[in-house]
Amino acid sequence: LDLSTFFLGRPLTAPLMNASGVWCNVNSQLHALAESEAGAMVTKSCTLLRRDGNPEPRYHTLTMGSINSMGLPNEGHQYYLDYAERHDYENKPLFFSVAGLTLDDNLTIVAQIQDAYTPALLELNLSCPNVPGKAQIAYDFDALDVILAEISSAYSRPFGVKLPPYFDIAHFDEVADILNRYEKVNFITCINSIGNGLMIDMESETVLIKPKQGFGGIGGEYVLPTALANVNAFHQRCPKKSIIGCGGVNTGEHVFMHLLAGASIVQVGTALYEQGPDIFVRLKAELAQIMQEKGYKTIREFQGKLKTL
Ligand SMILES: O=C(O)c1[nH]c(=O)[nH]c(=O)c1Cl
Repeated sequence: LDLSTFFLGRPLTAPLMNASGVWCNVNSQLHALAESEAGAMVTKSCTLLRRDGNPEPRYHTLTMGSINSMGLPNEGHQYYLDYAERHDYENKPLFFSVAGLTLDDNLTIVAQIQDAYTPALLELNLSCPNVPGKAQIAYDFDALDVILAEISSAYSRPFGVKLPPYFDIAHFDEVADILNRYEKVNFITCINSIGNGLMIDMESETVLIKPKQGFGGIGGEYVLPTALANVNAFHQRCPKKSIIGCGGVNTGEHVFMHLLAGASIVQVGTALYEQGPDIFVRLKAELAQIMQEKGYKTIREFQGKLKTL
């Protein structure tokens, strides 16, 4: 059973990786991912300088997922550049997530990635919902257009964007039109957490996380239908770009659904946070079992082939 897909011309040992932000903040976690059965991996979204992030508690497990308002805690971009220099690219591809607080910060970080000649692939995070006072770039279509124009002229290699979920067909159309104007954007990661959810503790009658009066991004099984819709919407609208699926994955069936909807690689966030990197062993086995039952020998036979009625 060939579980591999090709990404940017290179075979992956499995169409699975972590979602940025999960199990990828520090070297010990990055090393664990490098040693895991994941076929690729991505670093925590970085800012120019190190950040503590929001006050704790800032992550809470929910019955069907998670809520988080981490606030972009990270070791600063140089730390991840140092990791990227040491990473074994023959073992698996490395994606480098960037979420600069300003356009200038993004340009500075991207210029340093360029100068480092690292084989890492840039995933530009346009969708962090948890920096107080900062609206998501990806929900401001003019700002989205500007940052893609700026990064495209500052960065000479292909790169990708991490998008938040959209909930309106007209928004899928409008964002895809913008993305299709940038041929250097050759992958799209859908979705980031569903921003600014709220969950309540019945006994104490309080919210679950401290930042933002308890408001935080929702991940986990709650978001699977929204994630599949965004994967399929951009798969249909951006035929020249690869889609990385993210959102609601906890079983081989969820992985299969993301691939069928059009994803080339499937990211795991909340379930990885809860279960650790061994989850990739289980997901690979469950996907292989499903492919066996359905008589598929390779992922290519069903990838992106979701049928309509
Ligand atoms: O609060 C965070 O650090 C965070 N949390 C998310 O759920 N998505 C993001 O992109 C980021 Cl950057």
